[in-house]
Formats: sequence, structure tokens, C-alpha cells
Amino acid sequence: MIRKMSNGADEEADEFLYEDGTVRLRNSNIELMDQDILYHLALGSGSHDLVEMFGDVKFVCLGGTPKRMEQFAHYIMGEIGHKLPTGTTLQDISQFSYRYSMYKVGPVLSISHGMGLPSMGILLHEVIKLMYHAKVKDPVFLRIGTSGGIGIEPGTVVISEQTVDGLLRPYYELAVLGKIVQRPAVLDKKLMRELKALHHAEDPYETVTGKTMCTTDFYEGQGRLDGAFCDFNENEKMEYLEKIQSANVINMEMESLAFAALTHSAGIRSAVICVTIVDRLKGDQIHAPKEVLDEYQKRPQKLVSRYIKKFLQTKGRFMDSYCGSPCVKSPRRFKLVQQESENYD
Ligand SMILES: O=P(O)(O)O[C@@H]1C[C@H](O)[C@@H](CO)O1
Ligand SMILES: O=c1cc[nH]c(=O)[nH]1
Repeated sequence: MIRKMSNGADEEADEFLYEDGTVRLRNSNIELMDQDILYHLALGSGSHDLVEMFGDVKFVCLGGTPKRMEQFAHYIMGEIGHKLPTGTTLQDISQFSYRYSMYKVGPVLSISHGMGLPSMGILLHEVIKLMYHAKVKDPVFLRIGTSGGIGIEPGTVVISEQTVDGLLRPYYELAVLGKIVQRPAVLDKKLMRELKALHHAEDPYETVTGKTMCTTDFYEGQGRLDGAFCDFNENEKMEYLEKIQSANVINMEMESLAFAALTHSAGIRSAVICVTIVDRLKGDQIHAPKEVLDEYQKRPQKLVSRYIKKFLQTKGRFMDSYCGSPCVKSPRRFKLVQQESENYD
């Protein structure tokens, strides 16, 4: 994987993971700290054995709402046949943060990220640090969300090829110490293709790839006429939506920029899979009934589940256990795991 630097240069992402595939932090301050409190996750490197709790994680799935991510955790548990110890139930690990929800099902973490870039950004700082403390090897991050389509049928699953801001720029911008820092928002193209290939001909909806616009607001920021404020008219709105459509934007959501930029900066492969729940060329309000929306939300989950299952089946022969961590006891065996990984698609 090639990693784009903030100055636009290319760099091999391998340099950003340790040799055994574990996540390397790009902040030397963390190593010097006695303990690291992951405040919004209600976890800490001093208070919890993070390697024991999370060392076997391979897939980090993120979505907006706590309910969706709880449902996904139950769904993936059935799909991969993961058994909880007798007498236990799935627990929200971050319950006492009262911010985000986190469930762990074998190699899968299912975490809610809330709405918007700041919420996603804060969460990712802590989840990426969690990967580092837990010595997780080569994790894959997947956002399973909802979006507004631009000229596509509601219910379509969009796997983002690129994510851009409201000005069509492929950067996540943040004011740091009074200066604007731009981080390139880069998603893993190979992962995108692997996911797309898992669409089934009999799925009663389309799965497409394309450009996603990530905005900082649901209403004015996405050109809606139905917010509490609106200083533009229908013609201006349509002109904007048609302009972004001709720039190949096929859907709009609110987290992919931070997700793509922060995972890429950490050398972590990631993909954004969002179902569309409205065609913005036809209207602003979400009219679909709850049952329809619930079924739509499951579509990205199905695709991700197929990916996880295929990965686990392919890897199974080389794993120490069902956990997803490659055996690194002998370098030769580790090479086999790597090779298998390269042959995956
Ligand atoms: O993953 P979800 O469905 O929460 O993401 C989209 C983008 C915003 O957070 C939210 C707006 O309704 O839905
Ligand atoms: O229109 C939509 C629908 C879901 N999420 C968004 O950000 N926009």
C-alpha cells in the first residue's frame, strides 16, 4: 500500500506498521507516558490489559448509531459462528464513557462514532491508539453508514472510491495551533474492489463505487432547503447538486474525510460503505418508513460480513486460533500469512 503524505509525496505504508504488522503510532509522546487514558472509550493502558482484551482484533467496524453497531455485533456473531462463554452476553465495553458504544465479537470490533467529523476524529484518535496498545496486527477499518444519493436509487450501496469535502477537495482540514493542517483522505482501492466483488447478482439492489462528499452539516452543508435556516433557492440548490454530480460525486455523508485521512495517516487500510436513503436530486426529506430504513442499513453490514467471513475462511489455515492474528513465531510462517493476504483477491 502506498501512503500519501500531507505534502503530496508517496510513501510505502509498510514503514508505518512495525515489521510484524502491528500499528505504529506517529506520536512519540505516547511511548513516554506512564499510562494512556482512552477517555471516550472508558479504557486505559494502565487500568486494562489491552493486549489481552483486544490483541486478536482484525476488523474495526464503525457506524453512526449505538443501536446499529449493537445489532451488527449480534449479526456478525451469528455469521462467523462466534460463541460467547456460557452464561455471558454481549457487553458494551465503552458503556461508562456515555459517549460511544463498543462491542467485541472475536476478531471484530463494532463501534458507534456519532455524527460528524469531530465525533469521528476523536474516536479514531483513541481507537488507533487502542490498536497500538493492544499490538493489533494489520487491522482493517470499515465504516458502515447511511448517506444521501446524488442521482441514484435509494437503497443503493456505495463503496467510496474517494472522499472530498464540500469544496470537492480530498483533504481533511483541521486547525492545529492556529494553522490549517491538511491530511490527504485516502481509502484503500484494493479493499474497495474486494468489497465490490462480494455483491451478489441476486442482491435486490445495486452496489456501486464512486466519489463521496463529506460535509460538516446535514442541512445547509448538503444543500437542503428544509433546515431551520436557508439562504438559497431550489434553482441554486439544483445547480450545486448537478455541479457535484458532474464532478462524479454519487453520495453525501458526514464522516468519511476524517475516517479516510486518519486511518491512512496511521497506515491502516480502510473502506467506506454507505447505503443511500434518499435521492437528493428528487428531494431533501427522508420519507422512507422505518422498516425500509432498517433494511437499507443492513445492506452495508451484509457486504462487510461477507468480507469478514471470506477473510477468515481464507486465513483459517494459517491462524493460531480463530482470533485472526497471524502466527508470527516463525518468520517463515509469517511470510506465508502475508503471501496469503496478498493472494486474497
Ligand atoms: O453512519 P451514519 O448513518 O450515522 O452516517 C450518516 C452521516 C451522519 O452522521 C448521519 C446524518 O443523518 O448519517
Ligand atoms: O442525506 C443524507 C442521508 C444520510 N446521511 C447524510 O449525511 N445525508
